[in-house]
Amino acid sequence: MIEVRDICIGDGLPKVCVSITGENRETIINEAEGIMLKKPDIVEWRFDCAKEYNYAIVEDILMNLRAVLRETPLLFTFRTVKEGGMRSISVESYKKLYETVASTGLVDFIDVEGISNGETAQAIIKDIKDNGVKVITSYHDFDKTPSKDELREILDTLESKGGDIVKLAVMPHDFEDVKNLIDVTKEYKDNTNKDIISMSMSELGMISRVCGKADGSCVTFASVIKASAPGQVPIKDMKKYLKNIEEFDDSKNMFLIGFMGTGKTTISNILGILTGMKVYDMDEEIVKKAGMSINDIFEKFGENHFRDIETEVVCELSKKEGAIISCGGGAVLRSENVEYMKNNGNIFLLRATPETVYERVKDSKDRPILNEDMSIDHISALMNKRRDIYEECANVKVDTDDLSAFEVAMEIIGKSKK
Ligand SMILES: Nc1ncnc2c1ncn2[C@@H]1O[C@H](COP(=O)(O)OP(=O)(O)O)[C@@H](O)[C@H]1O
Ligand SMILES: O=C(O)C1=C[C@@H](OP(=O)(O)O)[C@@H](O)[C@H](O)C1
Ligand SMILES: [Mg+2]
Repeated sequence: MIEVRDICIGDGLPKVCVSITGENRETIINEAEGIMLKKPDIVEWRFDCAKEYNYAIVEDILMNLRAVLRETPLLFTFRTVKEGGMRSISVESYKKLYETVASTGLVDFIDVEGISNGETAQAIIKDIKDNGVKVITSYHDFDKTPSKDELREILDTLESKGGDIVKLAVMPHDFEDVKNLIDVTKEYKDNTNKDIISMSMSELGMISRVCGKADGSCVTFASVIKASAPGQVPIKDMKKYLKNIEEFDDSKNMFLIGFMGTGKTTISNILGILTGMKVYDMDEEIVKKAGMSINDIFEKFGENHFRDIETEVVCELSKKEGAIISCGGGAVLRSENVEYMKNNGNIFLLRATPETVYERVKDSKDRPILNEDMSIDHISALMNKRRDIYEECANVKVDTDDLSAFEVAMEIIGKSKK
């Protein structure tokens, strides 16, 4: 936990930081004024985005920024091209720049690239800290997400340089990469209790920017005018998301129901990451119980047998406490299943049009009910038969057609207050 001015980083909600990316004195100050209207917790000046560059100008701009920011902490960063920034700089000039900035007494934090600066990083950090300024020791990879073991090693190296907070920003190629970053962040926070900031960039990684309550990441970067890195969420949305997560009721079971392809499995997994609640997928439990795939159960024993196992699983999973349960699309067809759900939690219905469902499931062969006739007409006919049952038992309903999976999950969280 770090106290700076009026804020306590690492305590309570993740703090929201917005970056100034202006190119000259005027745009930098104007941007700062615009950003302050949105009440960020921290402001970062990305000095590498500025075109003018001599020490006298830097100090003059810092003085002006300080006046605009009042008691809001200021983070000073020169992001090098090597780590996704706008300008290159020699290690010697970087060290000199940071020493000069630290000695002005006008900034609260400085971001030091812990790995690109090699052996010199330690000396740079020591000097900054001797001036009473806190250090974020960072590592950025705009191309990929290193493996979990590599991420752990990077964190050890960053920590060994002697800063106050470590920061990891990496690019995911698939959702597994996003989960790896979140897992390693949580593990680091749980094992060391030291402060960490982490983010998986791009739209794919958006979830990592709002899940600080679950994984321990203590600062998140949001945008006001222009994003300073891919995947940043506008500050207004970010504040709403963080508040909704804070007020979310994780004490009751959540049953996600809806037609095939409405996103029950996907959204349940995202909700699990955002809330830290345990997730169960009925279909997965059925496969475990039967020792064979859903297609094989249907083929060998017929739908009725599948529905019998499904009822056993609904009964078992209803006994969980504070769990997210992703139901199969037909799990509400038996009224006794609905009773189990109603008596043991809240029911969330995901809706989608037949066209959307078709687009989402057309290439999958895992749903025996659709396998014989994968068409919008068939989906539409089956959906019409089931619609009333879905609509009658749900406590909360979400139309998913125009929302990303992340947005669906955030909407559910917003509708599940304590
Ligand atoms: N809101 C969404 N937007 C876009 N694609 C989605 C959305 N929700 C789910 N998907 C995609 O649709 C497919 C089916 O999702 P899945 O979670 O398996 O649905 P269900 O469990 O309801 O059958 C998956 O490929 C998933 O990535
Ligand atoms: O709607 C249904 O009858 C079914 C939905 C499937 O689950 P998803 O809705 O998760 O695809 C699975 O349980 C089985 O193929 C039957
Ligand atoms: Mg599913």
